[in-house]
Amino acid sequence: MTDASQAVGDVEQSLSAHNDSLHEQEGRIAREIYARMTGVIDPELGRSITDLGMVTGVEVSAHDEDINTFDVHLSIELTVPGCPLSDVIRERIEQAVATYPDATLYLDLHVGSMGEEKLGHLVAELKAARRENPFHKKGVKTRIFAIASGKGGVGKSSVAANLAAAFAVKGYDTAVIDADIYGFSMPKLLGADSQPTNLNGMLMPVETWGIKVMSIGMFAGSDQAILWRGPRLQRSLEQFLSDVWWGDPDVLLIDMAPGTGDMAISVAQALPNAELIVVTTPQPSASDIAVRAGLVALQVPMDVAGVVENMSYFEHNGERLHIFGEGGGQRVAEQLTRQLHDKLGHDIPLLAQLPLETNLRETGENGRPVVLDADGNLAETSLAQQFSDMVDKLMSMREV
Ligand SMILES: Nc1ncnc2c1ncn2[C@@H]1O[C@H](COP(=O)(O)OP(=O)(O)OP(=O)(O)O)[C@@H](O)[C@H]1O
Repeated sequence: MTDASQAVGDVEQSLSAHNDSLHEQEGRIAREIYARMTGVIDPELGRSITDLGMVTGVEVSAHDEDINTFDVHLSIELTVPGCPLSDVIRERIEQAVATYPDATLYLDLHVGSMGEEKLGHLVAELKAARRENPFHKKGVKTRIFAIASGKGGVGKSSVAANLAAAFAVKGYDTAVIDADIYGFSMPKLLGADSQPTNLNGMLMPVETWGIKVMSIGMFAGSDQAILWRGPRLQRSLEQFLSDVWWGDPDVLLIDMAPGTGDMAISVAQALPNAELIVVTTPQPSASDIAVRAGLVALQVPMDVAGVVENMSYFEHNGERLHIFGEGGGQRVAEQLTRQLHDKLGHDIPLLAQLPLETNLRETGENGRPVVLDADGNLAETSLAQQFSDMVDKLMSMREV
């Protein structure tokens, strides 16, 4: 091969590699834009536009590859032509595209309306869902707290279990959904060892310490587990909400899977009134990711009630030892306030700083939340008092 033909070959190869990577980039942006659309909620129906089948096409092509700009051709179908809230949807889409971090995107939005058949299916599905999920409507009296953490092991489930027990012992009708479907721990922490009763397809939650509890862990090993362990998180959560008879609780706590994305979107879709409680430990590695877990509220319509710092200190001979460092909870609260204040209209408070206590782990492992004494009353400990205060803070928030 001559030098010249070698050079041409090299150029061709590098051009084709370049085209490939450009093509990949376009594909990746298209997928990421679609993922962002899952966070765009139809204001009337309270569900994501992807879930409603409104997004019918996303195509991305390079606008000017040298300056990292792309055209995004997005097609959506509204339920009703010229629907009065279409401007809101349009704005939400524009916002989701405009805040894309890795490139400048020019949006070309095509707005159409659904054909009769598709609309018919959607309406039938919505009617069924509305009948079944009692928490979906705006204005339901139940306060819904979704307990989140960026990473595992920070004590999210322990906080959820003790908070639930504190609510219940203070007289609130309390329900808990263990939505951490792959790492369920609520049945153990709350000592809920029986199986839910099945009444003609409607499941009755297990009651323990005055709390109604439902967890995939209650089905482990049974045939139902396979049914419930559906491939999609969203579907599992919907089942917890719609196939279980919850009555009309004052408070519903959701122990979410650790992480920063999908779970919160599913919760926001299924429970538009949910408020996030972010659990962190004091060290930066946990608090940084906890901030990200809280910032999901920028993407989905979800309030953030506050931050709980767990494992803040260990009390030894009257002295507080900061084993995992200091300041993580405060940092998360401040950063979330900075970024969410305008959207949510309030500061994000640090709700509590909870100590490391061997007791918390030990009683938890034996199925009793540590805030309760053996008779099921509020324990006379400062930790129980902290949870009780947290309940008061949370319940006073909506009155303001
Ligand atoms: N304040 C605390 N003092 C002592 N032990 C604690 C405390 N908080 C949690 N633990 C213990 O730490 C371990 C992890 O807690 P937990 O399961 O509640 O965390 P998690 O964030 O829900 O984890 P995952 O998401 O992985 O389920 C448990 O053994 C629990 O008993």
